[in-house]
Amino acid sequence: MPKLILVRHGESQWNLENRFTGWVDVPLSPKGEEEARIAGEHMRDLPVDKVYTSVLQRAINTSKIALAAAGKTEDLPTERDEALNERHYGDLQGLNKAETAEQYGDEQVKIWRRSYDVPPPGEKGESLKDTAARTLPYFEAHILPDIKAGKNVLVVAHGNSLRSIVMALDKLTKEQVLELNIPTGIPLVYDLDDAGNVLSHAYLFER
Ligand SMILES: O=C(O)[C@H](O)COP(=O)(O)O
Repeated sequence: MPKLILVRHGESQWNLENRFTGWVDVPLSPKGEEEARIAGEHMRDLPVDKVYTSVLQRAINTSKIALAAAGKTEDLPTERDEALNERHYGDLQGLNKAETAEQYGDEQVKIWRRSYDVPPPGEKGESLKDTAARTLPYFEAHILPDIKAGKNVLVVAHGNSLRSIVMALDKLTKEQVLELNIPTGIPLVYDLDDAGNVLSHAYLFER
């Protein structure tokens, strides 16, 4: 029974500073590195045959730190792709989330952050729906075939790129996805059948 392990990167420097990050390539904070290590320690007994990450350093370094802490070999087959990047936050990138909420109101900021189909302002800004339009085809073309081949797959990515994947796996509605928040550095483990259907899923530990 193959496993799919989804991990949101550890706390980044801009998570710490409460800034919209999106595609900006910020490093992990010291706490984020520690979260990655703890995630890895909990993964010691989980098999991993293949690793997927975004191209952003906070996801790449989370996977490296976690795999080392899990005692896995350094040369696991790995694919990195922009398709797994965080949603692009458009003109919000770099702004402080609390200050933006003061300026535009909590409700508007919640819509930008959590709604399914409202993109943040700016030409490049992606809604969750836009994000899913790149994560899900990638998932189906790359990750699903590995699962169907019986491989245990680790995906280290981002709050919203993972929300789009979880929405599809758990068949969440647009309303349900509004309340979905994925914590940093806590592996979410899916048991799948050989056709890629979800049998069960659970976080590996609670913080
Ligand atoms: O890009 C960001 O700012 C964060 O990684 C995720 O942000 P969110 O919690 O606003 O979705």
